Amino acid sequence: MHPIYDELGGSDGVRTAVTVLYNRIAADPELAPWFADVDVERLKAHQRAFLSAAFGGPQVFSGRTAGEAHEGLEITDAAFDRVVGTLMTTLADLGVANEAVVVVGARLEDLRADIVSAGLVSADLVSADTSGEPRHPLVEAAELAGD
Ligand code: HEM
Repeated sequence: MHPIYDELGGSDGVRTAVTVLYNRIAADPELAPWFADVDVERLKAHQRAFLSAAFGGPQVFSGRTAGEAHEGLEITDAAFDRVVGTLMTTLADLGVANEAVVVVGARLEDLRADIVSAGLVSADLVSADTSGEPRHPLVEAAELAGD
């Protein structure tokens, strides 16, 4: 049994934590829009994947990578911070030890680059650049100055 499952009181405790977490997300005007039109089955899939990643369980992305699952959702760094922060606060409120809460935050942090859309935007910019060699801004400035 995973220590966090024990601290939350087993499967009933985890169920309570999930309910509290998604009630808080739904009540948060900065997060609710992302989840508003998601159907129940997909929301459950999200809960399983999110908690499995948080608690160090197996990857349960239903045939899709984390990046593919969030493609086009335009998830911002701020939204990512809020979802992870809401989970951490929920776990702390339900009595999970601080060290374990910090571990959860760090595990989810590893997925940020795949989930936040800024990663896709910068990849687009790189592939759209056909000018060849990347140029350091200082090199460019020196050329303009006539060096
Ligand atoms: C940090 C770890 C996260 C994990 C491991 C995760 C995992 C997943 C997975 C596996 C799916 C696909 C579900 C399916 O099979 O249909 C999914 C979809 C989705 N995720 Fe996440 N997610 C994370 C963070 C976030 C965040 C921060 C947001 C929003 C702020 C978010 C919003 C959504 C939405 C709206 C969907 C789409 C549901 C649909 O297909 O309609 N996720 N996520």
